[in-house]
Amino acid sequence: MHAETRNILLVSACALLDTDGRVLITRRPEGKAMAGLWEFPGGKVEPGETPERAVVRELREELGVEPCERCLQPFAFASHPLDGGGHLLMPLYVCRKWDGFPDPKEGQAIAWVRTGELKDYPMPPADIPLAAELRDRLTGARVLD
Ligand SMILES: Nc1nc2c([nH]c(=O)n2[C@@H]2O[C@H](COP(=O)(O)OP(=O)(O)OP(=O)(O)O)[C@@H](O)[C@H]2O)c(=O)[nH]1
Repeated sequence: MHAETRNILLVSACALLDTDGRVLITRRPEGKAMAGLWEFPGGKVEPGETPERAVVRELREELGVEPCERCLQPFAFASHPLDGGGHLLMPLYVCRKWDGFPDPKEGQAIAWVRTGELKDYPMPPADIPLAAELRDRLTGARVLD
C-alpha cells in the first residue's frame, strides 16, 4: 500500500516580542493568498537556506529589522494542509532582540498585540494553535525571563 504523499511547503515565521510582552503581527496585503488575515512575519524557506536564515532575510525584507540569528528561539511549529493539496510545515521562532524599528516595506499593516488578544485578530488556520501556545506559555512574568 502506498502512503499518500503531499508537497511540503516549508515556511519560517517569527514572533518578535517586545519588553511589554506584546507580539508583532502583520496583515497579509491585498493580492496575496489569505489577504487580510494577520500572521507572524516570515516566508518560504528558499533552496539551500536554513529556516533561521530565512527568518532573518524575511524580517529584513518585510520590516527592515535585523534579528539576532542566535537569539531566534525555536518555539513551536504548525503542520497544516493547504488548499490545493500541499501541506504547510512552519517553524515559529520567538525573538526578543533585533536592530531597527519595524517599518512595513510591503504595504502591510502591522500591530503589536498582547498574546491574550491575538484571538481577536483573524489568522490563517495554521496559526490559531500557535497563537494559543504563545498566550499560554508567554504570559505574565515569564515574558520577561
Ligand atoms: N509568513 C507567514 N506565512 C504563513 C503564516 N501562516 C500561514 O498559514 N502562512 C502561509 O505560509 C505561506 C507563506 O507564503 P508567503 O507568501 O508569505 O511567503 P513569501 O513571502 O516567501 O512569498 P512570496 O515571495 O511568494 O510572496 C502562505 O501560504 C501563507 O498563507 C504565518 O504566520 N506567517
